[in-house]
Amino acid sequence: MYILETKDLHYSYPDGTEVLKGVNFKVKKGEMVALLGPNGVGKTTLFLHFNGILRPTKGEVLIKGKPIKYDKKSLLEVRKTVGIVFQNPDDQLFAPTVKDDVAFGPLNLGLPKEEVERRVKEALKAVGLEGFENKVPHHLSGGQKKRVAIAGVLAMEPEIIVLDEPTAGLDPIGASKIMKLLYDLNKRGITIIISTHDVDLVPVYADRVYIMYDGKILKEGEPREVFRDVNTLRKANLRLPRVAHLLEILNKKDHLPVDLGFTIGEARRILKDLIVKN
Ligand SMILES: Nc1ncnc2c1ncn2[C@@H]1O[C@H](COP(=O)(O)OP(=O)(O)OP(=O)(O)O)[C@@H](O)[C@H]1O
Repeated sequence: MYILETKDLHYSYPDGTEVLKGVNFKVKKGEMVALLGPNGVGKTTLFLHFNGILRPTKGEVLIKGKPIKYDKKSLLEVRKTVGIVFQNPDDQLFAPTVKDDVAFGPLNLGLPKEEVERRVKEALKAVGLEGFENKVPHHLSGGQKKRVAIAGVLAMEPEIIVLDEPTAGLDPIGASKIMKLLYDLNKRGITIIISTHDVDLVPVYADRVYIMYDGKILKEGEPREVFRDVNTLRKANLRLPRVAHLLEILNKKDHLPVDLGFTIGEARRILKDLIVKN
């Protein structure tokens, strides 16, 4: 059974824009899954279906095998299980202090004050923002805001966290730190789904990759498998990860059939072996 699944999902916006044209997307418990695709292909639109913010025109979304129902009570349950971090933290942060922002969700669940305080403390610790409790969210840097938004979702203690382009707008170190944080949360058992354009970070962290194109899933598989399919990547306006690009040049232009893998770590191991052997 999948923890999250969409079956033949279709969605058109009220103005008639047809965005999703039969998306089948499956995530197993404990996985870290990345969704890639060109701008405007519908990644955000798909994610907004995962906790019932949008309702499919056709098809369904299943959480732990059960189709989402769209009454108030069922939606509350779904939102306890699936937390969404939006692309722009300014869409998510609105309280006067970081502490109040992170506490908002748990307070809305009607949890006792002590439990809310425990959750806020733990969530801020998990994202490395202890000591930021009384800061004004809008005065924080982009990376810090992103962390507060993640803490707000973590405080709901969801089983699945969906993040729309979590590294967008961050400097390379900030992007790596966010990915490392997501990796650590994933290792703690939280299922993570991200959308991203960052093909260099994806192969390092994702267990599985989906590529979306023209309202459908064009390809899915392990990063190694997907990043070998150069034609599909190019069709979806994506480039190869840097290491894979070097590999492609070595193979095609220099006729050196060397396999460097897809990440710096893999390339390092393989190159070290080659150097030691020679
Ligand atoms: N409220 C809306 N009404 C009408 N059309 C919309 C609405 N929101 C989004 N769209 C359209 O739906 C399509 C998909 O948008 P979406 O934001 O889901 O794409 P995306 O893959 O997340 O893009 P990006 O990578 O740029 O963030 C786009 O053509 C967009 O213009």
